[in-house]
Amino acid sequence: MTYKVKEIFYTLQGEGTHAGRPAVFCRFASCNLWTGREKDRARAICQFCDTDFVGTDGPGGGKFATADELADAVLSHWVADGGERMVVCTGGEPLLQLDKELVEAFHAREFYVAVETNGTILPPPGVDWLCVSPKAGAPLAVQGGDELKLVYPQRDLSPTEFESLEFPSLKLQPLDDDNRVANTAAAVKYCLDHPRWQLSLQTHKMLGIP
Ligand SMILES: C[S@@+](CC[C@H](N)C(=O)[O-])C[C@H]1O[C@@H](n2cnc3c(N)ncnc32)[C@H](O)[C@@H]1O
Ligand SMILES: Nc1nc2[nH]cc(C(=O)O)c2c(=O)[nH]1
Ligand code: SF4
Ligand SMILES: [Mg+2]
Repeated sequence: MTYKVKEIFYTLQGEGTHAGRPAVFCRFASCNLWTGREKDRARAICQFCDTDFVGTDGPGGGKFATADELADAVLSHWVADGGERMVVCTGGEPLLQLDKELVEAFHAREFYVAVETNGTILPPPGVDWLCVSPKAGAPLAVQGGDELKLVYPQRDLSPTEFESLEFPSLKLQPLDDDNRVANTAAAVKYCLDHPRWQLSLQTHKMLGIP
């Protein structure tokens, strides 16, 4: 299996439960809910994406012929001493490509393997942290995980419908668009009114880091 990766970079996890934790991000190319091209955005299932995941031309990106090759490339970005290594597999949609072999290759290099997914594809075994971010109009295949991180608000998607699924942590992440300030206020109010939900902010954007 050849893995197509847009970029690999070392930064702080900006979102969710692990916010603030150093991690290598492995951003896989391609998504099943949008082509990634602006001309297709208005017709896409997921229309609010904030990410360029097209191609393999980003820093550290490329085509990797084997799981070992990609895991070695990710390891080469872990430049620090001490602490548990973490890799965040994202994209694009990482579960189009992340397989058991690659999870095992990360584990062999002592990485804690976290995944950011839209929840439409089942994960391979062995993932250590599964963060599911459902999208309106996309059938949810993954009914449980470590964290459900709902971008809010989304038309036709109420947080209530996810409360019966198997997620110990429920997060609302304000939609970053032209209404970011109002969306953030609405997410704060929703959490205050429904305390099972907690706020997730995209702290890397505030910090100006990748
Ligand atoms: C770029 S996605 C890649 C992973 C996967 N395809 C997914 O959607 O979960 C990474 C995270 O950013 C979130 N996200 C994308 N665009 C956003 C936006 N405009 N505002 C807030 N969060 C956004 C997604 O919901 C997801 O939690
Ligand atoms: N710092 C940082 N944290 C993140 N958490 C999830 C991200 C993503 O794009 O999946 C992301 C990202 O792009 N940067
Ligand atoms: S599912 Fe994720 S990667 Fe795909 S378009 Fe939506 S936010 Fe972007
Ligand atoms: Mg991002």
